Amino acid sequence: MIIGVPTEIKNNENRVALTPAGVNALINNGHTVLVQSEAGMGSGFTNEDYTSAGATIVSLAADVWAQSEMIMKVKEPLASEYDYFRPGLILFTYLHLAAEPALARALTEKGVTAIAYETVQVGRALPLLTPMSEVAGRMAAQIGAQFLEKPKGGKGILLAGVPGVSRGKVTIIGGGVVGTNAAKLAIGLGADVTLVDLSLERLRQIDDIFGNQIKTLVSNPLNIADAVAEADLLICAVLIPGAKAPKLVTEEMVKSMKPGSVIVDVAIDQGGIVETVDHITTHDQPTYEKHGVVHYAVANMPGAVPRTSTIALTNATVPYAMEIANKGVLKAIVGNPSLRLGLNVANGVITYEAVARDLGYEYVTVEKALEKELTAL
Ligand SMILES: NC(=O)C1=CN([C@@H]2O[C@H](COP(=O)(O)OP(=O)(O)OC[C@H]3O[C@@H](n4cnc5c(N)ncnc54)[C@H](O)[C@@H]3O)[C@@H](O)[C@H]2O)C=CC1
Ligand SMILES: CC(=O)C(=O)O
Repeated sequence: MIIGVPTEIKNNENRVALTPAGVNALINNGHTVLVQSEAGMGSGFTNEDYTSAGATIVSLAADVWAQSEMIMKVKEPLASEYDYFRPGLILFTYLHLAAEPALARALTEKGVTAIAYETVQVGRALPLLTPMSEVAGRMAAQIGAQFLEKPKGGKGILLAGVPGVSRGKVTIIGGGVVGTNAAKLAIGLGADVTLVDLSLERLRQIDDIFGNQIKTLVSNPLNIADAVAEADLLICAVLIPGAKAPKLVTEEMVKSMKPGSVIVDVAIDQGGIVETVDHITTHDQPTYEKHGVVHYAVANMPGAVPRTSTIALTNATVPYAMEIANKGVLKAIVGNPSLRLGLNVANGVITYEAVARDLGYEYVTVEKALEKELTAL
């Protein structure tokens, strides 16, 4: 298979979809890999690193897209990339379609076969989301700590406090991968941490991991209101796989926070869980202020630590890319239920139920969407 890796074009997105080691693994299995010139630079990989691994360097994004059977990316394609879509093209990347209606329309209209990293699922785990959630969770605590500093717009507190001065309060809503990693860092920074989750089973695990270094609360509107009101730093990390994020933090709750408090809505890539987070921010302009509270809503947080993130992401994606390339996309999807759950768009229809529901499309099962091709297999 011919696999293409274009340069990422989202604001300050310095990750790349394959490392030279990933390229080399695919080449050794008989595939061809086209890498756009300098696509790896932001992650510290030169064109020479890629050519040594066996890749072909291609100057223009348009040529990478046109000459490849499968495009591997990190972030969802932006509007300027929609013209590259064509029937039968395989797209393997983060998509977050529930929050990207225009992209969903372009993919369906152009007949792209789109597999979303974030909905590939093994049991209850999301193996291609996990590494970036680990990064974003750890970043959320350190970013929140920075924006609490006065020159950055915050109330001017040190999360750790000092002897004689109380520690800062961090509330984390959602105790999955992002939430747990945010808790690790926040506890490490010396904060007073409360974690809210809907799942009692998850709260028990959190309690086992952190013991009395953390307070756990079950998720309901009253507990959320109390935990938000007392937070210096609120980290939002809820996910219902594939679906638009539920608005759990109301505008009234935000108004109850003290001026200079900070919200980091990590779940912004699925639309965010805070009512006052009304737009995605960028690494260039990461925050805005509303009701005196600093709002941070960057949808590609790991893009700011691209070396770590690219290696962590490709450690997880390459085995799946290899399966698609070796078997062809149909056989790979049929043979691997985890990968099948990653399929969001095929033959002009939406094949992931939560995405279809949230965008108002008819949900079509993978079997039905690919009926003709599967019969011919
Ligand atoms: N902004 C960025 O750059 C990045 C954003 N993310 C996003 O962060 C979000 C969280 O991801 P993960 O931690 O990997 O998901 P996860 O599936 O590991 O954890 C989600 C948690 O939310 C909990 N939850 C569900 N409904 C809830 C409710 N009503 N109240 C409280 N908790 C509830 C679940 O029980 C689960 O523990 C996702 O939207 C993900 O896409 C991930 C990486 C980077
Ligand atoms: C998960 C995601 O959207 C990111 O890492 O940018």
